Amino acid sequence: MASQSFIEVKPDSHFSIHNLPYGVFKPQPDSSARPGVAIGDYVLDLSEIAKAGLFNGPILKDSDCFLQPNLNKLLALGRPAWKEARATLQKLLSSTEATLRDNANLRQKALVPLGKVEMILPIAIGDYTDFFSSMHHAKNCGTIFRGPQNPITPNWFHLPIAYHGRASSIVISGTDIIRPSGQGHPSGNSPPPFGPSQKLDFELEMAAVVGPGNELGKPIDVNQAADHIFGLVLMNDWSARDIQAWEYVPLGPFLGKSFGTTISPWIVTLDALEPFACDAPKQDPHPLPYLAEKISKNYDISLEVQIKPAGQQDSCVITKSNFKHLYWTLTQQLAHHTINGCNLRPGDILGTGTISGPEPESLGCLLELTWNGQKPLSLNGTTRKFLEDGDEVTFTGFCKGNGYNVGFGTCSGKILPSVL
Ligand SMILES: O=C(O)/C=C/C(=O)CC(=O)CC(=O)O
Ligand SMILES: [Ca+2]
Ligand SMILES: [Mg+2]
Repeated sequence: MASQSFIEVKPDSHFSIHNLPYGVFKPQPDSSARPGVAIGDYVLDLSEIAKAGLFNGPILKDSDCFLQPNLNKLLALGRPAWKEARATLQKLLSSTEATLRDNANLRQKALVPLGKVEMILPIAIGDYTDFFSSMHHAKNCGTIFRGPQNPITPNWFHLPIAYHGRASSIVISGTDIIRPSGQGHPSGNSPPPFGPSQKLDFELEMAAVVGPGNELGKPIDVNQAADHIFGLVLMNDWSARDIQAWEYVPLGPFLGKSFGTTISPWIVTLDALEPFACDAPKQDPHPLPYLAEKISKNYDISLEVQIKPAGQQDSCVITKSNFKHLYWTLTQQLAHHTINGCNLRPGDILGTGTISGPEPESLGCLLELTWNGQKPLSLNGTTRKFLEDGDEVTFTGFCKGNGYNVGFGTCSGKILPSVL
């Protein structure tokens, strides 16, 4: 495999030739959207590469999947096509390959500085499901809401719990989030209070982007589930804890979470993440046969959350976690989702749930970090129980290779005041 690109990639860049994450961008505000991969400080415009006839492998040579305004068509083609595209692009960008390196005209058309482009949602998302797969997160939430006796409900160890999220309000990193209003828990015999959420939170998550998916009525085997996952993005499942706490019994989260969910623009493929695969935690009790997989895999992805309050220059790191802490794997989540025959479609996304680690410094939301507002966090000379207007929350995630990174860039959003 090519180990170096003719394009300069700085040592701290997330976008080495080992990564090549997929996004969709507009080179100019009035241009059409097209797919690209990030390399160093550039985006390689895949529509130009396709038009130049350089996707010349057997699967992709006559495909128009790179001439689309989203990646859904590529997702539907499945892993053999994804592997072919990766091999083509790694070769094309390598320092020893002349085709693009020595073609000034094509380089001019196909390589666009990252700082100049507008990134847009890379997929048309039909459905969005959010799991609850970190045991540390489940235990902390349960302790906060139900006490320390039996914080984790008995079903949690037998199945990856989830709720159906709202696809229409998924936005790309950089989109402002308006503070939602809603009902809160009443005290005594009073009617429920109504107003702007007083407990606005982030949730540090990642999400799997679904590839080919399955026909209605035909479950996906857990050992084949990885072939249905194109890659991962960072995801912030913004959550209004006061709205959620009142509404979620007995059917689960609704308006406390559906006002906005932010994803990062770059999808890092499972192929790029493979060198960072690690064993998932041992599961006790053993899962039922349909969830028992031959290889139970996580990925070593370092995650970090920063908050920048309004008017301040600097962000403050408030937590550091890692994807490897998840108890239920991506493949178990996907297999469980389809075991009743439910069909997944290309471009669906499956959130992991908040990724909290075991240490107090590795908790994935303010609900846990401040213990439901009881222990304010200090940041840059001020404090936070929950998010305030003007706060900008930024996630980063990356895998550290030997002399290179495979990273996700950032996933950020700023809180605007309520409109009510
Ligand atoms: O355990 C509970 O009753 C509540 C759990 C949560 O509130 C966690 C949550 O918001 C689910 C999620 O990760 O989206
Ligand atoms: Ca969530
Ligand atoms: Mg959400």
